[in-house]
Amino acid sequence: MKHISILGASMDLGQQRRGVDMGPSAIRYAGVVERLQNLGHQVTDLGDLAPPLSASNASESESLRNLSQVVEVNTRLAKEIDDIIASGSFPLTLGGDHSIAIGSVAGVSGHYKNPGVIWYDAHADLNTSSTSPSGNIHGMPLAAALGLGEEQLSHIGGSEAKLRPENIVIFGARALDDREKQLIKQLGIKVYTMHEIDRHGMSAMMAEAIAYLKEKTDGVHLSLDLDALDPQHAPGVGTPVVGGLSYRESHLAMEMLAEAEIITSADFVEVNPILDEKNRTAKAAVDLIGSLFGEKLC
Ligand SMILES: NC(=[NH2+])NCCC[C@H](N)C(=O)O
Ligand SMILES: [Mn+2]
Ligand SMILES: [Mn+2]
Repeated sequence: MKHISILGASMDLGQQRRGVDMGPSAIRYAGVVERLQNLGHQVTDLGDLAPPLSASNASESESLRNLSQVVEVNTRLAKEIDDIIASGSFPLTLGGDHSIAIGSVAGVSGHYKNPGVIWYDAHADLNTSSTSPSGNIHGMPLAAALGLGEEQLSHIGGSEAKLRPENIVIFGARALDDREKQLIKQLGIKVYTMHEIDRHGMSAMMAEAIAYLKEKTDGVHLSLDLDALDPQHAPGVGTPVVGGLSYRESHLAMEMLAEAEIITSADFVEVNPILDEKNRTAKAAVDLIGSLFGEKLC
């Protein structure tokens, strides 16, 4: 039995398609609280973080869209996550676009000597304002956690880097920008692209990733972007990429993580109900959350 604190981070300013701020509601309607309670966990739903204070962003740069609002919300999120862990509870953050992982990772990192992360995503989210093709901050959270790019982002929750490159595993990648590929090589970040997963199978690759992180880290944050899944299984995302992980593979991944007992915090992000079909993507998120917290088929 775990004590789990659910926190909605209803942020949509890290990218340009409206609607992803409704992700937390959609995941709640898909029954996340009941699902976790039925598994015997104690669940507190803390509701949603308050929206950003500043509304206007007209003067802000196109290489960092809506910077001040993203900074403001993530600063509050980092503090909330920090408090949740300090109280002995497991923080489960519901996005919102992936920019909210800047705050969740910042809030987590101070609690561990060697915090690690599994970035379950079609993308690497390793851009900075100088490499980003879009200026969308949801493509930058992993770079910010490494201490790279705009300091207003990387200094949220403290000026130190929140993650070491060797404690990061990217899983499901298939849409990396050239500069992200360079950075991955330069820093030696472990990446399981769709190529490795197709070639050797989810079971072997996830087992390897788990063994790798178990050796290096004392706490692992799972940051699961629903676009890691193939759009067939998770159509309600803002940046879908074909050729993704299946529903079944993702279930197996969550079951293996549950069995390994390495995940100490998590976020499920990028569910956009406006782009979804009958809440399928939110339902997939809840199914995966069930498996991550110990649900078994028999
Ligand atoms: N969290 C995401 N869905 N990120 C998509 C990022 C796409 C692209 N690499 C960019 O930086 O704009
Ligand atoms: Mn993505
Ligand atoms: Mn992402």
